[in-house]
Amino acid sequence: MIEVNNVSLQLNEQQVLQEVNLRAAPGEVTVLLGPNGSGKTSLLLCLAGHLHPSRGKIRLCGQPLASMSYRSLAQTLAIVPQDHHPIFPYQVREVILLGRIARVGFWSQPTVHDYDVVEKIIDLLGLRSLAGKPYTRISGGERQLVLIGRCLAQEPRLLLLDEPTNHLDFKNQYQILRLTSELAQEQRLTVLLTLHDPNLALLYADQVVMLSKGRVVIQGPPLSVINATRLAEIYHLEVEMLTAGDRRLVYPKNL
Ligand SMILES: Nc1ncnc2c1ncn2[C@@H]1O[C@H](COP(=O)(O)OP(=O)(O)OP(=O)(O)O)[C@@H](O)[C@H]1O
Repeated sequence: MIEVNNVSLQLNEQQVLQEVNLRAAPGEVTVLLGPNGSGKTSLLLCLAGHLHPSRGKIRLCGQPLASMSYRSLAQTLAIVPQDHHPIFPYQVREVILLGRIARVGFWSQPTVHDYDVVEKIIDLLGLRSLAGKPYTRISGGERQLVLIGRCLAQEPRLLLLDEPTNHLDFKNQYQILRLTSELAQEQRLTVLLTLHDPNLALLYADQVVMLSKGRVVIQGPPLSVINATRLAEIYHLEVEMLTAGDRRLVYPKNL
């Protein structure tokens, strides 16, 4: 469970987040949606302890974030950042193994169990053919999958992903969101991720939090948050809702 109460954040005199409240529950995918610069990444970075709110409280799995040790935070929460620039040519398998540091400690040797966990993740994410390749020589989308693998190796209870569909091809966008949704359900993970495409949120979110100018406009089930009126207000774009089978989709009018 992620609980954010009245969180405000100021960076270089800019008010980036203002009195943000939200809940993300175990077993669910909660999607942060909002225009560029609305504060999505900043909010994830506050949750990961990389940025410090000027006001408000954050609780992770019932514990105040401010009271958590670095190790306890690493065992609770994992984050896939928006961009990652690799420096060392570690093999894909080794990058995933790095996630085990949260469990075995920095100076300890990984055990057979740790290697097993890594091999299972490689299969889960379909990375078998890349496992021995240098991380510096794979595509942006493949790197995204490897970073998700590294996070899973931490065996966290909370998983944060900043624009996980970035760099992913048409099929992999759906695959990665389906996978996160399955992980949320099967492992009772609390998943909080940012997206730009309301259609992906309509397909995969259990809850949507709409941010605008650093404030939460509304939080709720996708269809109660995403509608033509609200998207017009927030994005200044005329849109229409379509029904396709049992799904609702949105597309821009007057293209
Ligand atoms: N270090 C900083 N100092 C001052 N302002 C910052 C800093 N980092 C981010 N901001 C500002 O905070 C606001 C929110 O940025 P943030 O990256 O959280 O938005 P976002 O919703 O994730 O955007 P995007 O969808 O473009 O990734 C923006 O106006 C940005 O310019």
